[in-house]
Amino acid sequence: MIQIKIINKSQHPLPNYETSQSAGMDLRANLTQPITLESLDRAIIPTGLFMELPQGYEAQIRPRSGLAAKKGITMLNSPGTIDADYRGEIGVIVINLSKEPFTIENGERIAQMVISKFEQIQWQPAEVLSETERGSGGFGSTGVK
Ligand SMILES: O=c1ccn([C@H]2C[C@H](O)[C@@H](COP(=O)(O)OP(=O)(O)OP(=O)(O)O)O2)c(=O)[nH]1
Repeated sequence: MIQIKIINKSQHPLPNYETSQSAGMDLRANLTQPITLESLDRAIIPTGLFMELPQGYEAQIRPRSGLAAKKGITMLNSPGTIDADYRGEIGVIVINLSKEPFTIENGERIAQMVISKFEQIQWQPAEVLSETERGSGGFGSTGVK
């Protein structure tokens, strides 16, 4: 169980998994009034959510594909990272990449949040790295079609 505090402008439900196999929970805009983004405008949209993630967990804030494909609305810093020690309000940095203005209403589902485990690593400085089949190949080295 993860501690969550919600400050609602209206009665939004807690984020939940829409289907039994969903990886992400949708996040809703928590607004006193709608926000209109002109083409290429961006804004930090408040969610009203404050969380206490356990140590070793992070939350990733990702765009919703429907909003991106149909409306050109995405996130500027995707995926946004919520650290386990963050106690502030979760914000979603939204940008309008369409040519038309887009209005975000209170309660609208604007992004999704995936909670996952991660590991912190320690560096071992080295002069030589191990050889692999890929080596230094990248950026299309195996072909692009
Ligand atoms: O999309 C996001 C990204 C971040 N955060 C919050 C939670 C996160 O733990 C904190 C810091 O995020 P990040 O490390 O990406 O910010 P920074 O630009 O490196 O700033 P800081 O110096 O505060 O770490 O801001 C959000 O609410 N939404």
